[in-house]
Amino acid sequence: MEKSTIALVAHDHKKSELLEWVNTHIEIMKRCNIVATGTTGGMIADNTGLAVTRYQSGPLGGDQQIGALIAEGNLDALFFFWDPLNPAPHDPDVKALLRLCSVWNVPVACTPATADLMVTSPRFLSAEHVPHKPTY
Ligand SMILES: O=C(CO)COP(=O)(O)O
Repeated sequence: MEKSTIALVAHDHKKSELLEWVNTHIEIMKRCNIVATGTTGGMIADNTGLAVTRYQSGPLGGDQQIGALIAEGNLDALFFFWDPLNPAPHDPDVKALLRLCSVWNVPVACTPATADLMVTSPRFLSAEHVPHKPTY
């Protein structure tokens, strides 16, 4: 059984919230391949010991690299704690990443509440890679 690949991304004011969420679900996280944008990935690896594949930092193209995984059918879920109160210089990239989740029907959680629901769903707990197809 191929492990599912999940992406973890958080804007600066949301990083501690994501770290707390990851620690709450650490056993589930251990069963996934984890990818992340640069700074988020470093923070998670350093504070949890989880293995994380790190892409560029978001403003340098990391969101787009994760988008490319989606377009290749290689991402099973996105946990993206974006910041609704502070504008990001790379807002077009943020929107593009969220847009691709809709195009490809990839589950995406932007808050701990939704992320909790997602990781406790039976489909997620099977931790299996399910190839996605575009919805159009
Ligand atoms: O900006 C981000 C997502 O849009 C996240 O990037 P970092 O993980 O490098 O902070």
